[in-house]
Amino acid sequence: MARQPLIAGNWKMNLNHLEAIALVQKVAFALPEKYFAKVEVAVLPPFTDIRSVQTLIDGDKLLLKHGAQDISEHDSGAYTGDVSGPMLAKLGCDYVVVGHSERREHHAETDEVVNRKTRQVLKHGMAPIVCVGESLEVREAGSHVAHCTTQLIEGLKGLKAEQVRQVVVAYEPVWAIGTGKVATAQDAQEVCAALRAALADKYGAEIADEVRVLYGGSVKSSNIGELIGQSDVDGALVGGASLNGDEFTKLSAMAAGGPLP
Ligand SMILES: O=C[C@H](O)COP(=O)(O)O
Repeated sequence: MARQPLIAGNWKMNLNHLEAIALVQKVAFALPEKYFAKVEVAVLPPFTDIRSVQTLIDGDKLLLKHGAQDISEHDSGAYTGDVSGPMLAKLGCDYVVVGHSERREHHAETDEVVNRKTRQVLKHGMAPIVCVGESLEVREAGSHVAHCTTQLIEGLKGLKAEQVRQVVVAYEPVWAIGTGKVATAQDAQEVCAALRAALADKYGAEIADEVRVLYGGSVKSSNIGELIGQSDVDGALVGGASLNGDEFTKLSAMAAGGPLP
């Protein structure tokens, strides 16, 4: 079955809610509607921007999707600073990123935490974007495929096959994030194909065929075409390039198969 490509812009800790409104308006205005039939485009702003983005998308019936960059493991309670699944679902979030390497590194998130957060996202009717990826050290040791497939299988532990259909996987080699060093399209394909094979092994080929596997790490309008041309790469999780309206629009158009008119 054909998988619809997804371009998801992870803004990380950038842009306040006013800047968020300006960026969403710019992308929505510049990207003609017909492209949305070929590619799904999502923005993943910081928590403080989500209400503004939701209001804009709903009010103007924009075709963009939106989501969050993290979620609490708990539904409610004494967890100062956390944001829960019910809160994100109420904000109309379609997607929630879990297990980004920056959270694994700066917030000591283990595969067990990633697994609990993935379950929370699904429990509240949203789709998790589960991130995996190896450090330069692991890649140089040649164990990147085993490292990434283990992270994925651990992150999905205990899910029913039907739930796995909703999951989006993002392969982000840590050495390629924000460094300008993009993995080659072949590097991306190698790991994305291995992740799909691991899903097929565990949940069956039909499910693995449906799951979208994204690549992330220094993706731009100039390299998305080659990356998305790989048979197991179904889009991108975009950091830096998603903060520039013109560039993100161009990149999304390229993912839809052609440059902007
Ligand atoms: O979530 C996005 C990734 O970390 C990639 O970031 P980047 O495009 O700035 O390299």
